[in-house]
Amino acid sequence: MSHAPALEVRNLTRRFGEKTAVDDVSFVVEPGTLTGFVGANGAGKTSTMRMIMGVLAIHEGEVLWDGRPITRADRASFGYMPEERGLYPKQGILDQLCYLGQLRGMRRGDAAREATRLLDRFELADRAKDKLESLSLGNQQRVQVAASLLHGPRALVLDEPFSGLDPVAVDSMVDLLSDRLREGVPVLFSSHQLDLVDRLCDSLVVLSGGVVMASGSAEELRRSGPARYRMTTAPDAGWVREEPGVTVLDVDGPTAILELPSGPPDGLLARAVERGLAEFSPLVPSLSDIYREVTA
Ligand SMILES: Nc1ncnc2c1ncn2[C@@H]1O[C@H](COP(=O)(O)OP(=O)(O)OP(=O)(O)O)[C@@H](O)[C@H]1O
Repeated sequence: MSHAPALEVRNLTRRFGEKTAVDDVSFVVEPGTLTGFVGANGAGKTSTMRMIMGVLAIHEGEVLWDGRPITRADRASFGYMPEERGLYPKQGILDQLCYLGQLRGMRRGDAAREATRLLDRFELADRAKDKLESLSLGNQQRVQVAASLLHGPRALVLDEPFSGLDPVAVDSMVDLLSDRLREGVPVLFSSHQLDLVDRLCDSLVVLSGGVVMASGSAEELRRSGPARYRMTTAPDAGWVREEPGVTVLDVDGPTAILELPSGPPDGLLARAVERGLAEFSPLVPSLSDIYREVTA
C-alpha cells in the first residue's frame, strides 16, 4: 500500500445563533478504518461532516488531511454522501452517475465504465437506464453510495449511508466499501443505529450535544469501560451483597453482575466456590452499552 493519509478534525466548532451545534470536536479517522460517527438526532454529526467537506463554514478549529490543512483539491478527491442526498429522482441512473463522474474530472468513457461496474456490484446493472425514483429506497441508497465511490475517492464521508437498509443490503454495501478500506481509504459514516455500528466498525466517535463523549477503536473503548463480571452460584447469588469491596449491579436468582475495578477482592472466589460457583467471567460490554454509559 502506498502512503495512506488520515483525516483529522481538530477543535471544530460551529454555532447557529446562540446554539453551539458542534463544540470543540476532535478525532482522527485513520487510514483503512471504518469509523462510526454515532449520536442521537441533533448531536451535530451532519454539521461536522459538512464542515469536513467544506459546505458549512467552520467557526473554530480545522480539518487536516495527511497532517496538513485540507485544501479544496483534497476535498474534491473525497467521496461524500450528504444527508440531503443529491441525485435527481427523475433522471436515469447511469446518465447521472456519468454526469457526476465528469463533474469530478473523469472522462465520460471512464465514468461510464466505472458506473457500470459499480451498478453491477450492487446488482443494479439491469436498472441502469431507469429513473432513480423507480427504485426501492434501499436501491436508491446504493446508487447514492455508488455516486460517492465513482471517482476512486481518497476518503469517504457518508451521512447515514445505511439508514433504511435491511441487513443484507448493509452487508453488500460494506463489502463494496471494503475494497476502498483495503486500499487505505479512511471512511467516516454517521449512524444512530448502534447495533449496526457495533457490528461493522473498527473505530467509533460518540457525539452528544455537539461534544465528543468517547472515541477510539472498539477494542480500546471496551477496555476503558468499568470492569464487570458475571458470577453464578446456585441457587442464589444474593450473599454477594454482604461482600466487602464488591459493587453489586444486579442479582437475578443465581446470577449476579459485579463491578470490580481491581479484579475480584481476596477471598471472594473462595467463598463463591463454597457456595457452588458455576461461572465467574468478565463481561465484555457491547458498543451499545458503552454508548449508553458515555451519553447518560
Ligand atoms: N442550518 C442550521 N440552522 C440552524 N440550526 C441548525 C442548522 N443546522 C443544524 N442546526 C442545529 O444544530 C444541531 C446539530 O444538528 P446536526 O444536523 O448537525 O445533527 P445530527 O447529529 O446530524 O442530527 P440528525 O441525525 O438529526 O441529522 C441541531 O440542534 C440542529 O437543529
